[in-house]
Amino acid sequence: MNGILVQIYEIQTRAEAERLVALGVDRIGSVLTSETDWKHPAIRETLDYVARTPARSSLIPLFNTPDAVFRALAYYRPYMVHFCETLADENGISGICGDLIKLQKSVKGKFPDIRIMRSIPIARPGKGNRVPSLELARMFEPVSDFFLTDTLILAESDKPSSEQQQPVSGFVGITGKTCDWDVAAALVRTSRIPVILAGGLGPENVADGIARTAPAGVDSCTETNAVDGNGRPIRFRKDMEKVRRFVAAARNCGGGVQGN
Ligand SMILES: O=C(O)c1ccccc1NCC(=O)[C@H](O)[C@H](O)COP(=O)(O)O
Repeated sequence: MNGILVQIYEIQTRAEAERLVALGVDRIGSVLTSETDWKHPAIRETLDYVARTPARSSLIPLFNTPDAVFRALAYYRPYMVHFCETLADENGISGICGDLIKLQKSVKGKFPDIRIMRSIPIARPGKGNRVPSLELARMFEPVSDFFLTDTLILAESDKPSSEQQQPVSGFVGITGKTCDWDVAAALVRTSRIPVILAGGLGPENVADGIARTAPAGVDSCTETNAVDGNGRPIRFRKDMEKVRRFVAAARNCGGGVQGN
């Protein structure tokens, strides 16, 4: 048994959050998919419910216009806001990073009680050196409370940019694929803030991921989702048995360190 944090996305209803709390999940993540259609009483009810339990909420806005982010944080009041922009590709660091660092600083100023998680893009195994993940971490560390590793799909040479290769264009995540764990381990070793390992984790590989990278926590979305008749993950619907096995595997692997 260890003190590793277990975080599960994407939870949009109180009913699913109740089941995750009962399974011992520490962090329950919800997502706002649209800047214009951002106000969802059912999602707020989910976060309000989580606030009354030992678990903590995390909220991803899939937009970054400052006023829209501030409006959403004032309405939902999450324990943590989680930013997931791609930040880089094989051509280097994106020009948007300066504005995103400014945004995170403003969030810290306006909402000092809300923690900030920043996803750090890491390429697929064996390709980690093609993305400046550790450099990005150094840039964002002063304005972040947690990092989350996530898998960046690089573009093949004849395809449009990496940004457009992600499941949600411009954002890193929900690929169902692992990242380069050597880079994730280097991030854990060199980071002053806790690192959550994510990207393609499920009940079968989470113990390996912990053993290889020694993170403060682990995160899962795709590999703990329910699947359709063709075996494809269904977004926004969890398979509670997979979540139960994920929590058990993470807790019993003997690795990990205590985060907060
Ligand atoms: O959850 C989303 O809708 C989302 C969309 C775009 C970028 C990131 C997003 N979620 C980020 C998460 O933290 C997921 O839990 C993470 O990507 C996990 O990856 P995976 O287990 O491979 O789905």
